[in-house]
Amino acid sequence: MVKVVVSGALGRMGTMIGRIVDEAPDLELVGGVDVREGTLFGTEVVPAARIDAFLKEKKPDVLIDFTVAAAAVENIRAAARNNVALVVGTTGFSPEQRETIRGAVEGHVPAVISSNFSVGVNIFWKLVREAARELGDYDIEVTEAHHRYKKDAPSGTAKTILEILDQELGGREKVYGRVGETERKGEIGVHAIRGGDIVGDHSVLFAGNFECIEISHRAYDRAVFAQGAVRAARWVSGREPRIYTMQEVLGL
Ligand SMILES: NC(=O)c1ccc[n+]([C@@H]2O[C@H](COP(=O)([O-])OP(=O)(O)OC[C@H]3O[C@@H](n4cnc5c(N)ncnc54)[C@H](O)[C@@H]3O)[C@@H](O)[C@H]2O)c1
Ligand SMILES: O=C(O)C1=N[C@H](C(=O)O)CCC1
Repeated sequence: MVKVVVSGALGRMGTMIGRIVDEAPDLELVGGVDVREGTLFGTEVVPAARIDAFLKEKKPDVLIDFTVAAAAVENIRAAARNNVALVVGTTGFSPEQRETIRGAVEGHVPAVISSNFSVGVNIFWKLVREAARELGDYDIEVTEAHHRYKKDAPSGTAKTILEILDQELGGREKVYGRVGETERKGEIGVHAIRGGDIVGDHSVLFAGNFECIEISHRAYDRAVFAQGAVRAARWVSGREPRIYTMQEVLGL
């Protein structure tokens, strides 16, 4: 049995992950952490301030974190202090927060950290890399759309797309939205849309003369992220103490 604690337990993702873990015969849901009060499928949800004591008491194998960036950094540090493996889906980290996470995790605990746990997006990233290799002289525009409650922009998935494009094409200038007189040069345009209950859309447009290629992914249900995170939780326990990608989990 892999024992799991979920932080962000009462959120959109935390609740869905809690249900999947609760229903899995090979996993044991031992509780949750949140700043709000509640329970998670009959297990205790403790305030974030008590995370250290809770991890010591419950001794989970894995902490799955879907919270907000500042909170996730603290939860990751707590998990590392208590020798608990990690699955982190939270997005919106600053470069400094990423460094803090790296320092807390590397050499201490195994952690799968991904801006997107869906299988489809992990394949989509591979397709974007392949297209960038072949179409580097085309104009490139990255567009993402999410629900009205999303806190960070651009999305973590879009930032990962930009990292892939940087790796393949060098660090091109990014232009976040365009307004006024804007002559197009070699930049990459980045556009974020927020509205309604959009689960998560991403597309990369490669535009040339007389033709365009657009690579897109659309999530219809958060279950694709939640199932991927639980798959990573099963995989991560007992690995070497370093940061892993979801592509490593999937063997891509
Ligand atoms: N990687 C992926 O596949 C993926 C998929 C979906 C969402 N996300 C990311 O996951 C995060 C959460 O998304 P959501 O839609 O579930 O948000 P949400 O707002 O519904 O849930 C976040 C939860 O975290 C709680 N929280 C806040 N501070 C906390 C703390 N210190 N400790 C514990 N819990 C705390 C909130 O009370 C809330 O219940 C976001 O960063 C989002 O971008 C990633
Ligand atoms: O709903 C969200 O928030 C999502 N966040 C991730 C991101 O920022 O890329 C993944 C898609 C859903």
